[in-house]
Amino acid sequence: MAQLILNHLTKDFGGKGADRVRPAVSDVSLALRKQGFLALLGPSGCGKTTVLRMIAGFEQPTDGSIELGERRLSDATRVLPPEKRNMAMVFQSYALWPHMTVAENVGYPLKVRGISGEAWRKRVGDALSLVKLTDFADRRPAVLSGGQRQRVALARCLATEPDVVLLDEPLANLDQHLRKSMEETFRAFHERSGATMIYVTHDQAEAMALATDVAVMSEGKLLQVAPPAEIYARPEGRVVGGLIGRGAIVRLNLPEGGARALDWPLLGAALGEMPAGEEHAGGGPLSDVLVRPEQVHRDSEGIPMRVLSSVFAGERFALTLALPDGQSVKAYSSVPLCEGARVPSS
Ligand SMILES: Nc1ncnc2c1ncn2[C@@H]1O[C@H](COP(=O)(O)OP(=O)(O)OP(=O)(O)O)[C@@H](O)[C@H]1O
Repeated sequence: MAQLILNHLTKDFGGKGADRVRPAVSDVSLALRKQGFLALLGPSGCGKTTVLRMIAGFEQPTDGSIELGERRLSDATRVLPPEKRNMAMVFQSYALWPHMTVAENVGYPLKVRGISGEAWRKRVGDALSLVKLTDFADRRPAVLSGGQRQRVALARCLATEPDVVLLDEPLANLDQHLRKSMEETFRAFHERSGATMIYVTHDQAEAMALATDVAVMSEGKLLQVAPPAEIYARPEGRVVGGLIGRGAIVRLNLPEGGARALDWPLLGAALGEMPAGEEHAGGGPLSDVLVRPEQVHRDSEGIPMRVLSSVFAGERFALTLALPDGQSVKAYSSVPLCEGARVPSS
């Protein structure tokens, strides 16, 4: 299986005068893991879909190139058309043909490639079996649920045995329960197909659960690419730290050049030296510190905080707590706390 490489990829839609905007995608370089599952994460408008559309061949880069193994797929001077790339794209709108049955939808791309008869039946049957829709082969899309339609779209993609599968927010139209069960289908699909998958999503929990690698974009730029556990443990910068997990970023006065992971004496001193309303003592630049809710523990020796909110979140309560200087952090509690209460209680 060939490796997909994005090389200084840039897309500038241009525009003149007041309509002039920054490039939608700026100098993105990325060597995808062979047969990996890359989640492309980032705020709305950061350029995720434009990257996907360039990989698929629907948009031409303004600069840079896309390679699949030894083959150059696109650059500023040429574009290999989408149908010659052996890639498949799954959209949130499913894009099924209403007049065809489920089996005909799944088998249509095979028919276009001249595959018919027993070979056609076997590939369509295998694909439907993987997404657990064998019994729905003769129905039309109109009588299926949203999740079933999305599984038909996946089966159609699987049947073509693509090298690369591009998924643009494929679960966006499904409810929470269905999203969870579809994650299993995606995992099985990935294992079975052996394809390299690129998955655009707003949902960081979904990205972390499915991907072998997570890429975070902001304002057209690629900020960080790393496996889920790595990006969770060591996010680079405010944007990635704010997007991954449910942590809060506080600004603290820390000695320069220290370790990235802070131990309690250092953190406690930095938090404790910022009483309400006072300027911080050192006068130097403040550091951004990401505090994860699971790292906040109640201790009588700790920093006094005030409960801003305590919200029931199913298996526990999600707290927002104010530090002495007014900045806030998130924490969890097994019991509800009263708004305005002081913790630890004196
Ligand atoms: N065909 C186009 N012509 C002009 N500008 C475009 C075009 N397509 C996208 N853009 C602009 O490029 C930027 C990136 O858009 P893109 O759709 O790639 O973002 P996104 O991260 O996928 O957003 P979302 O998560 O909301 O779908 C946006 O500012 C968008 O307005």
